[in-house]
Amino acid sequence: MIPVKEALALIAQWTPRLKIIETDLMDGIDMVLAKDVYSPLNMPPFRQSAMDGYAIKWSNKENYKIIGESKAGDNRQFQLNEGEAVRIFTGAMVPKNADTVVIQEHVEEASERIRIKKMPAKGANIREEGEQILKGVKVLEKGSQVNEASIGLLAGLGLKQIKIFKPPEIGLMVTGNELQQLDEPLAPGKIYESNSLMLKVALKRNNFPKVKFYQAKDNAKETARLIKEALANNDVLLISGGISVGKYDFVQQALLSNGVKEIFYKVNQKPGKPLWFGTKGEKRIFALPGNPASSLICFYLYVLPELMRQKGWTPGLNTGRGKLDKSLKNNTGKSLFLVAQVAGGAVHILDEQNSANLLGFTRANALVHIPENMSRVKENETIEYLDLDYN
Ligand SMILES: Nc1nc2c(c(=O)[nH]1)N[C@H]1C(S)=C(S)[C@@H](COP(=O)(O)OP(=O)(O)OC[C@H]3O[C@@H](n4cnc5c(N)ncnc54)[C@H](O)[C@@H]3O)O[C@H]1N2
Ligand code: MOO
Repeated sequence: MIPVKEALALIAQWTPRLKIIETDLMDGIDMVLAKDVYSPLNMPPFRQSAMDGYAIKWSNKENYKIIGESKAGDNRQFQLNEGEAVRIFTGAMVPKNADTVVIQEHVEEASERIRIKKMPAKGANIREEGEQILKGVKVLEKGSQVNEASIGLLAGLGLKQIKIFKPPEIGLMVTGNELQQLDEPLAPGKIYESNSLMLKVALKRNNFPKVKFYQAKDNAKETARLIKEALANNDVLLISGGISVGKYDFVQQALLSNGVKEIFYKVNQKPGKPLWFGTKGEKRIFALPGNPASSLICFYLYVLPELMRQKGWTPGLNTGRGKLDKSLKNNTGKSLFLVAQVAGGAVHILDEQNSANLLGFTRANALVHIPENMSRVKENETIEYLDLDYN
């Protein structure tokens, strides 16, 4: 049994090197840029009107003759002489020798002529070519996460493909003869299979939407066969259940027989003790304890940080610090992970701490860590927690 800190360090130490792929822009959402991006264009790419109005060569005159119209998308070139104006609209190309756009609210128009009631400063309402972004300038940094604004920006620059760190292919396997699907009435001795749903949504919420699913009975051969298949098709394999010491827990043996090297088994923590972690080449395998709350805790603590690292992003959930509202004893000699409610800087440990059900978790917004060497935490003492609130 190893301490939590060591387990975390071992997983981080075994993180495989990041891989770079080129992807369609739209598939890049929430991914991490693997290269700096430089603008291939000036933005705007031509002199644009910022307002609806009239383009002129600035002068002290009030009266101008309209010689034509330039609307967004047109590319007609006008030669303006002094005293002439071009009717123009937002986003339209400004005639080369116009230097000012007067907004239409400040103009009276009648029979192809205008009178300017309020003359703006010279240069007003024109977006110069390259004013926002010059061709060749770095617009996005390697290591930044792609969001909708970055997609919009890159599309505006005409970029259809981007280079990102390849997110891992994830396989999720559940094990157990007792597991039954939700659409059947519950038979004696069975329970509804819920861990895969919980883990799938936890993955989805953390931007890992694609997961391959496997389900094995408590059968050594079938478990080994499915693990073989899952290892062939995934970079990271998560297995729920069958990792304890019972006669029908076949996961460890099936992993070893498939050439997976054990890095550690069992962490000095409660819940989540029977966590198993191994590697096969660049593949990473986590066998999570089957108890639902234990599975979820191990997911947040160990799996999520590793998946985030593998796609080039900051590991894991945010942490916070707050004051415990009631003293607490830890005479287990283990690291405790306790579901809690944090409000206004006060941390309240919930009554429902049960690895076999998720009631406590559903009411929690934080997961408190009491290290193994901390036998007592006093009221009002500051402690650290993982923030389960995602916004
Ligand atoms: N003699 C010992 N027995 C146990 C120990 C131990 O140290 N010595 N550790 C206990 C701890 S702690 C845990 S946690 C569990 C872990 O067991 P497994 O990982 O082998 O998981 P299972 O036995 O398959 O299942 C445990 C529990 O969770 C339910 N389960 C499993 N999969 C699902 C699923 N997909 N959806 C919903 N619920 C699931 C399963 O029915 C069991 O009730 O071992 C203790 N035993
Ligand atoms: O550690 Mo088990 O994970 O307590 O239920």
